Amino acid sequence: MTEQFDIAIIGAGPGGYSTALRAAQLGNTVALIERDPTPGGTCLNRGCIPTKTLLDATATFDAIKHTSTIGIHAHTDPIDFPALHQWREHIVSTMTTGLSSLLARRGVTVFRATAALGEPHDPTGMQQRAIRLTPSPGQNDVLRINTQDSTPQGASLTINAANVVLAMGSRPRPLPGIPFHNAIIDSTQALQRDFPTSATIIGAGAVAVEFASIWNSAGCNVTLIIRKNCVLSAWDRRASTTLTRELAKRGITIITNATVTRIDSPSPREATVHYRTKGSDEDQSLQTQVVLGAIGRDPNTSEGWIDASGIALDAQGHVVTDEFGRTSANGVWAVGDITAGHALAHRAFAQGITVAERIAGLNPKPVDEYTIPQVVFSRPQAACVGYTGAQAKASGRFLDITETAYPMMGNARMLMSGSAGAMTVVSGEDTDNPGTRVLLGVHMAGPEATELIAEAEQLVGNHVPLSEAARLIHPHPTFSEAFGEALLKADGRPLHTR
Ligand SMILES: Cc1cc2nc3c(=O)[nH]c(=O)nc-3n(C[C@H](O)[C@H](O)[C@H](O)COP(=O)(O)OP(=O)(O)OC[C@H]3O[C@@H](n4cnc5c(N)ncnc54)[C@H](O)[C@@H]3O)c2cc1C
Ligand SMILES: NC(=O)c1ccc[n+]([C@@H]2O[C@H](COP(=O)([O-])OP(=O)(O)OC[C@H]3O[C@@H](n4cnc5c(N)ncnc54)[C@H](O)[C@@H]3O)[C@@H](O)[C@H]2O)c1
Repeated sequence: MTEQFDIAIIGAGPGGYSTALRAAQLGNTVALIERDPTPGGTCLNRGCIPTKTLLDATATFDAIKHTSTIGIHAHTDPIDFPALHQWREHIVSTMTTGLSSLLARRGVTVFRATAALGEPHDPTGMQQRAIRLTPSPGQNDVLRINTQDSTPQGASLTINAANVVLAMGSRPRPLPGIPFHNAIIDSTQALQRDFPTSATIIGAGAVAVEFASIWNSAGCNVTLIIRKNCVLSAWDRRASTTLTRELAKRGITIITNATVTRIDSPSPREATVHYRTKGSDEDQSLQTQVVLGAIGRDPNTSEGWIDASGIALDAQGHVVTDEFGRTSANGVWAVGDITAGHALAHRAFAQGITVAERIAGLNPKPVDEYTIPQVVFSRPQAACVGYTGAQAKASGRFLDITETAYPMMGNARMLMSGSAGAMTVVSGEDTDNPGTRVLLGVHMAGPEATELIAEAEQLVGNHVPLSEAARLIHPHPTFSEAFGEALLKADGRPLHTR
């Protein structure tokens, strides 16, 4: 059986579903094909949403344990893991059910199936692509999903579409030479299991520090093994060193400049990690209940049909696209984690909207990779947008680049939070527009950083002159005031700081 659509999208994560929603809004017939039981991809099912549910819950637990400094002597029982697990599942299923209804209301046809792209052919005089649907793992039929139920469509189904959008996302990268097995787990498994009493995390990116914070807040003994001397090492130096110091202050052991050489894991609840630190020629080892490998993710582009379709990939396996998401194959587009760049849900949303509008013949601006905010929901949080000082210099695009450090402890709310923080504002003049100083980047570590970064993103993204940005009034006493004060300082007229 063959069905005809204007656009077929493979993968219903943030990249795929945002493309589908916008394309349907623009009047296209859209097929969205997902092999998982629920839409939402990594983000809703095993990424952004479940991790933030656990971060919020364990932060509450941690806060209760530390109230005595403010005169509240509270006590709590250990975390009821089955109840927390149920809460996490409730949040995830509410979100995925809501997404299913939204897709149905927009008129998107959702299939539960595994999709593979076929050769271009031309049944109607237009350039067409065939997409072959086969049952998802564990299923006998391709399923057409309606809000309430699903209808079997047989063991295979072919879809024809003039435009195909690849949105297959990514999967956890195993440690080099050490496959995930027994106690060596990835982030998806880490979400499903109960909290360990001891955990070793390898990696220093978002997954590593978010899980370190979840488990640390829950009372687990956490060790981070990192290759450099701080977490988020590609970030602004002050933000990354502040976060590293704060994690250590909360009791997380951080083994720096270390490489893992071997891991023995005889059972799902025990492992010995062997590692070597820089300058030493001897391995050291530690015993742990669980080892989380958090060294990045690989794009889902290793299936044979990608190669056969002639779609160009880069050395890391990411689909190569132009700035509007067009791949090297005619009528084939790509969005989200399968493209090179920050693997973030909000980037995938923006790419999806852009591709849908481009296919519809509108004239959207390309997604500006430099103004995509990065957010890490560790305790404390970290967030940034735009250039670091070093990146601004290396770009060769700006004159008189200045990094302004704002002392966060000058902010009353920071003081009350009991956490330290860092904020750096990078400004400079565009070589095309000398004489006007603009904001180039903002980098933060501290409570509420993931919310505060939204204002910085508006200013950096819109190239607002620094003097204009510094005029904006911030409510008192708030965390956001720290950003207002940092802008005033960068503009050469600090108020509550030197
Ligand atoms: C633990 C964790 C926490 C995260 N937290 C955040 C966060 O707080 N904020 C943030 O912005 N980002 C976060 N991310 C990253 C975010 O989840 C991803 O950037 C985002 O999900 C990428 O969207 P995507 O649509 O490209 O891919 P995905 O969400 O991975 O979706 C791809 C979908 O395609 C499907 N698929 C693949 N191949 C096929 C096929 N052949 N046929 C049918 N279906 C197929 C997959 O089943 C999957 O559902 C987190 C990631 C992880 C792992
Ligand atoms: N809050 C968020 O937005 C959020 C949360 C979680 C994940 N994510 C996204 O998911 C993706 C995956 O996250 P991640 O933290 O796994 O990857 P990442 O790319 O952010 O960090 C990987 C870390 O592993 C280190 N590393 C790489 N190879 C290593 C090796 N062989 N040995 C030891 N360390 C090694 C790197 O130096 C880096 O610190 C990221 O792109 C991230 O943006 C985002």
